[in-house]
Amino acid sequence: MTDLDDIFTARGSVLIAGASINGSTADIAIDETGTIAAIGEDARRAIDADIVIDGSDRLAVPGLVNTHTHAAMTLLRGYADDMLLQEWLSQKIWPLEAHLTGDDVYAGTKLACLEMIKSGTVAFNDMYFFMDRAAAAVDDMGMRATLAYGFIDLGMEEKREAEIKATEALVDHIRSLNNPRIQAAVGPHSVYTVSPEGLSWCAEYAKEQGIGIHVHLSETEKEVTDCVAQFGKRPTYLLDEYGCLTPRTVAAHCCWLDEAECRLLGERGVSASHNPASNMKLAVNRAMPYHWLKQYGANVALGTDGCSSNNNLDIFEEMKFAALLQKFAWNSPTLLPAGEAVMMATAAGARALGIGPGTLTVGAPADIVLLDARAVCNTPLYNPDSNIVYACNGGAVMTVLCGGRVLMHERTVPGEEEIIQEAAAAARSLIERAKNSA
Ligand SMILES: N[C@@H](CCSC[C@H]1O[C@@H](n2cnc3c(=O)[nH]cnc32)[C@H](O)[C@@H]1O)C(=O)O
Ligand SMILES: [Zn+2]
Repeated sequence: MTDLDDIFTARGSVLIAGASINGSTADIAIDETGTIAAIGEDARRAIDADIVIDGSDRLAVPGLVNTHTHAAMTLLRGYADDMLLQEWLSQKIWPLEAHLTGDDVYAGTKLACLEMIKSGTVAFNDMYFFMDRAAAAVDDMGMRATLAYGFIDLGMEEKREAEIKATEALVDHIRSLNNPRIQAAVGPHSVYTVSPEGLSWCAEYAKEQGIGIHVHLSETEKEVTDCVAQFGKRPTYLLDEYGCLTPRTVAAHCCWLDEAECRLLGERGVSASHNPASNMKLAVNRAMPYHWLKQYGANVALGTDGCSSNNNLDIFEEMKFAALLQKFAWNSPTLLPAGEAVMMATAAGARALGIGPGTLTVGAPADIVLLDARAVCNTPLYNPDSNIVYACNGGAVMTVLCGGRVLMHERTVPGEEEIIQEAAAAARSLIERAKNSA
């Protein structure tokens, strides 16, 4: 077995020896390109391993995907809780965000990456500002991410011009990084913060650049009633009218949808990001109609939302909240069984971001998580999906690989103390600056 220090610095092929995959024990071979080359009997012959990881007492599962975050909001964790969404945003969050700097976003995004890696997430879909600094954090941490500048014009032409420039600058910057793990998306925030002109620019630009769209959709009832009052149609139709619903669109929340809207999202091939913890915390008072979205073929994945409305980035918790909320809200104990919750966090998430199948199969990117099979939450282990969704949280994650690179091993992530200290210092100074200007 390779030593802990060498595991993080060595590059090349990786053998995970004797891990449990879907109930049977198998070796996993990962080649130098970070792709799963073989699983099972062929694995030892497939590569001449540079790194060997002991997989005994480990459950191997695909890396988890978080399809809706505002990563740097880790700095606002616990800053304002227990409020109405509109008041929370306009009275607390937006005034504090006005003082955020690029350095803050770098420190906050690094803390978010650390938190995600520690809970088994390898890829995330982020919408925020100073996204060039978020990209630097993702690059340093070795994760995958799709990064969008949160486009908000509030119906003002001058602001729209600025948001267009910021969006174009981010897309150019990400292209210049030439990092295969980092991609750009266009991020029209929502129908209540972006004008029709803004929405249609975002859709055109995404199409022209061949990139995805990341948008909030029908989070609250007020969003829907205001949209109907202003535009005479529900938010889904407004987004569709301006071209924002595509197979590369991730729509976060999707709570207040009727059946016809779910059918349209399915027809357009949209991915819906379910964020049950945030939705319950902000009391949006309606659970995403998962049954309709599933029936009409929308791709339903999971997200945490930002750390100010969750307040963590643990997708294990999100799997459990999703499975429980759906059952409770729609009065159906058979709705969203454990196996489907795992699929939402893995295969559906990977499809939403276009990063491979999100499965442990030959030819797939080696995005692999090893869980402690001997942990209390995994004892007994009748059905791994059940333990993963209902009993475990991210604390059961021992090792994380992204594209064949080891990001965490035996729960150690290189540099974690500094990341925590720097984020804590950034948060302190942010609050200080906001206080001094008030
Ligand atoms: N260009 C914008 C930045 C937008 S970033 C995305 C925004 O989404 C906000 N946000 C976070 N969580 C939610 C949510 O649940 N609903 C709506 N907006 C949210 C977040 O605080 C941030 O302001 C500007 O100049 O203000
Ligand atoms: Zn959000």
